[in-house]
Amino acid sequence: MTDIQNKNYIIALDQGTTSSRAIIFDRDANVVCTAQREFAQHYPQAGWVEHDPMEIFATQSAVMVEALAQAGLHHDQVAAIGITNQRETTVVWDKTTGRPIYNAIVWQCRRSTEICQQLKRDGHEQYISDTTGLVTDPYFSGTKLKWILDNVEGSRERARKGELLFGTVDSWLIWKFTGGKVHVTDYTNASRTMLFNIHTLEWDAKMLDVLDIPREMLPEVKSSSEIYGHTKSGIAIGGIAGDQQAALFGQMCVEPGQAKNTYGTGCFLLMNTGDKAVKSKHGMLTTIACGPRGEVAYALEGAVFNGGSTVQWLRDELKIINDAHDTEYFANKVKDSNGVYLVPAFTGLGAPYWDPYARGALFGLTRGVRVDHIIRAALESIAYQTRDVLDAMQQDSGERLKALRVDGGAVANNFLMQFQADILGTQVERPKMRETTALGAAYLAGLACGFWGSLDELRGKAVIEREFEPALDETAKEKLYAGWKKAVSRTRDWEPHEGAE
Ligand SMILES: Nc1ncnc2c1ncn2[C@@H]1O[C@H](COP(=O)(O)OP(=O)(O)O)[C@@H](O)[C@H]1O
Ligand SMILES: O=P(O)(O)OC[C@H](O)CO
Repeated sequence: MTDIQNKNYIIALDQGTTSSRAIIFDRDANVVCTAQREFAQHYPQAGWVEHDPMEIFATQSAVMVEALAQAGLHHDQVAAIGITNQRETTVVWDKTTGRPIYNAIVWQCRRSTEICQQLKRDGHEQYISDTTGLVTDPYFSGTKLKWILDNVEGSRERARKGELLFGTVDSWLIWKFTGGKVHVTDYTNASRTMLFNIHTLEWDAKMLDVLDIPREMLPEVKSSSEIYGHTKSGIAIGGIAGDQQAALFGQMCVEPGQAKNTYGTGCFLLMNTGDKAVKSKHGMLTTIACGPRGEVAYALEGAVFNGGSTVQWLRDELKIINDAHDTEYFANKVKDSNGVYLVPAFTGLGAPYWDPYARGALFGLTRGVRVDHIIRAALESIAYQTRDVLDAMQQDSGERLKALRVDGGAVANNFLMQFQADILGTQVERPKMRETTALGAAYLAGLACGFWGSLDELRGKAVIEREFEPALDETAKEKLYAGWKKAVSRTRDWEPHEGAE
């Protein structure tokens, strides 16, 4: 093998909710090549979401090979791989056959709502918040894992005997890429499981006991930037981070007070709080992020479950657009949404409401409403949800953001970005480099293997491509937002459940 000086590339594998991507970066952190494949979403019941872990692995390996081939590179020229992933999504597989015992239960899936209600009835909510930094919601891996162990016959016993392994998508991919040699995760992903103590940085014995999860099946938890092992073709795997933490790192929000919002399937606003695990009073999560060298830092997070997925719904289920990009054209065709609000609570509501029983709805329909208004309302809903979260975060941190840094697939939409600035009354800064999630993973891997010496070498990369200035007057802004709040209130607690009125 050649040494690090002769290896001039890093590959980031960005395993997202809707697609697997591989992006090759050079020494100046420029994108050399990108390959991407979408994969199937499975909705076996209302509010349930699954992926096939084998398809996740197949698409992720395929795009890596494809990107190398397109760039005309050999794997010997790659210094390291950084992995970043959709978080919380839960995979359980057989250690011997390497086959999953059930589909991956996706972060958006609501099937473990009743398990969460039971945790609340048993008085564990405060403990969960204090220890794991999370709210008691089916979003997180722990109750999804319990569901699998409760529902796949014999699985708990097999897990106890060490025959089955659990992992979030990072663990699953690394185990597959290393031919079953390495079973690890990193602190950022572990902090999303509801099984991990974010203060002591250990799996939490009480949570394992409460959810009846055998410790034998859990991965070893490592830092986000170190060499974990090698692929079968010999490339070092040197970085792991949950995609939202990777984006925070890629945007170089490594100092306390720095924040970004990512507009992908969902929207995730994270603010670095340095070495302080700040406890939210307004529905934010406390989570683990990365400091300047990839070490443990903390962040406050506002997680919105349905952002870009609302646009996918217009495309795939309603079939009123052909492509996500078309939404900008249709939204601009009308001067406003004509009083229409779309609340995309398809999988309940995340921050700051945390209502697994909410369901989506369209409000304000009158005879003059056209498809253009509904499309516009869909985009506006993404911006309103971000306002909900930013308001809550600002109340928690006591600071007002001067500007919001953004990234993710949907920031290509100029209408959305302008409406976002308008409804926040805050400037929105869109970076030139949009692949910040992949970039964050690449940085973590590059720092681990000495490809880059420190983040300082790369600070020049954080260039703003466009600033969106708020242009709506205060009264109009607050009137629109009041309508949104009213619409949200009508979607709450929709699904029938124990304890409902
Ligand atoms: N021009 C656009 N306008 C609005 N939404 C968009 C646009 N382009 C992409 N999207 C949405 O962004 C999401 C894809 O972003 P991405 O960051 O790749 O997400 P993920 O990592 O969650 O798979 C999709 O949900 C898609 O509908
Ligand atoms: O796939 P994304 O980019 O929407 O991210 C999903 C989040 O990690 C879920 O917590």
